[in-house]
Amino acid sequence: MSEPASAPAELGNDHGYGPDIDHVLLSEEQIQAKIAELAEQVERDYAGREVLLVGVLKGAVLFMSDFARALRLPTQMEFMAVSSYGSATSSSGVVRILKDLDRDISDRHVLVIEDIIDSGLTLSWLLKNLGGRRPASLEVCALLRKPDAVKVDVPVRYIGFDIPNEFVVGYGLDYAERYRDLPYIATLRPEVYSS
Ligand SMILES: O=P(O)(O)OC[C@H]1O[C@H](OP(=O)(O)OP(=O)(O)O)[C@H](O)[C@@H]1O
Ligand code: HPA
Ligand SMILES: [Mg+2]
Repeated sequence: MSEPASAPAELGNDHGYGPDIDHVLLSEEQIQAKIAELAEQVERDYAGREVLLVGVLKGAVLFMSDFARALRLPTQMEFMAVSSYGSATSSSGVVRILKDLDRDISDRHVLVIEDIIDSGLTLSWLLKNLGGRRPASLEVCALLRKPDAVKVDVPVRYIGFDIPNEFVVGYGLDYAERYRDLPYIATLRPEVYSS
């Protein structure tokens, strides 16, 4: 029997979820260091242009706010809410718009901010949808990608980490709406899914 896992103290605030956590895949420090790297790349590529960050709710909300603060560029923010997972651990493949953008994005330099590319179905659908609104440019910055889970190829300019094909939570990612508030990315103990 393995010991019940609780996040090591150096990983910071576990928000009381410690007993549910199996292992931490990416620490808060690793995530924040990667965000600084991504921000530098984006600053170089978009120098002199105003970027419109489009955050995909709800998963991207923590990444979006840390990334926007790290960028030394004038940015504007819009949000779109879509859902394809509900309370399941695999995509239904049916993407629904729960909240659309508030503004026209034609002639804007749009950078879509996503937490994760899993099957790729959400982003593939979203890029078609946003591309039809005639932005000046349209690129994606995603914190995580699961190369072994991708079902449709999505062109992604900026990627934080490629991760194994395991269901992960934290830093915006949920299981049945819980764990989004963790500052790191972790896997859950199997009992959590069966209870
Ligand atoms: O590549 P895919 O297989 O399509 O999965 C990725 C998408 O799924 C999750 O969103 P979800 O639909 O769970 O909504 P949420 O962001 O509100 O959790 C995640 O935030 C991505 O948007
Ligand atoms: O691994 C995941 N965790 C949480 N939400 C997700 N949505 C797609 N993949 C995932
Ligand atoms: Mg989700």
